[in-house]
Amino acid sequence: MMSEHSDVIIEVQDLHATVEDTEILKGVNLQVKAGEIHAVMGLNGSGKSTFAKVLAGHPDYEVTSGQMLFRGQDLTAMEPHERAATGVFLAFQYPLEIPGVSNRDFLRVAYNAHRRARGEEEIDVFDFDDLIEECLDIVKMDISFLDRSVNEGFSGGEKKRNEILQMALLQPTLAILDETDSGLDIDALKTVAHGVNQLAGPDNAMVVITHYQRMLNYIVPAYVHVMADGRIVKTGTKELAQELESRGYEWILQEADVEVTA
Ligand SMILES: Nc1ncnc2c1ncn2[C@@H]1O[C@H](COP(=O)(O)OP(=O)(O)OP(=O)(O)O)[C@@H](O)[C@H]1O
Repeated sequence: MMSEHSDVIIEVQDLHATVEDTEILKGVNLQVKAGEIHAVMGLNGSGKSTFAKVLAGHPDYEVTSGQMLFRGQDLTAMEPHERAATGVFLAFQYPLEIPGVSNRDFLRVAYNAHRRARGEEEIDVFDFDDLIEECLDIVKMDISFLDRSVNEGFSGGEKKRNEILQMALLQPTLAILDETDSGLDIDALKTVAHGVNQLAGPDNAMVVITHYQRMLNYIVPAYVHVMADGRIVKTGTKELAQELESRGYEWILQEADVEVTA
């Protein structure tokens, strides 16, 4: 049925990827539809961050087979900046610091680059300031952060908020949040989750990589996936995250017949 296909934001089929000739992703399958939030969980080293980076087009990773279709468009053939411009956003586990570049300038340049890529006119400094203030409100971030260098000297929680600020500004169609909860105190976690919930809508989708069930008390996913040894080996609803919290991962690994050596 046409309508069934048209609301698929990302379709990953049997995706294999290597880093320095070592295969890390060994056949990932995932379909995310518009309006859905998916959580990806799994043991350390199972390939979650690799999956996020491969989606975003990190140059260290090579896709050796399989497909990533973003609204039917093959991402593999696209450069990272083209993926970003078409609406794929990755919030990093460890956001980069850019000394000497103010957060305000960085965000304005990024925003205008997206507009240009969409064939829209750039907006001027004044309109940008109005827009960014609305976004600051969503993440409850103080305006003074705009005049500091990008992420320089930001605390872990402030960096994460800054990532959500970028997301609020760029309004991606697919947002991938990699361990956005790591190092967040409970108030910052709630603020980030609130930002994510405010930005989640019927026309976009989010993939949230997390270790903690507690994040999913605030961001309610439609599906929870468990990754092991470079594949998604189990999919459930939010109750699966609660089960993982109490039972750990061993039973899933046994069920999926996955050996973990690390
Ligand atoms: N650049 C690289 N060079 C060599 N090995 C790598 C590289 N990047 C990732 N790997 C390996 O790939 C595997 C998967 O790593 P990845 O970071 O994707 O796991 P993860 O599930 O996100 O783990 P964590 O929960 O600890 O963040 C690990 O064994 C890691 O050492």
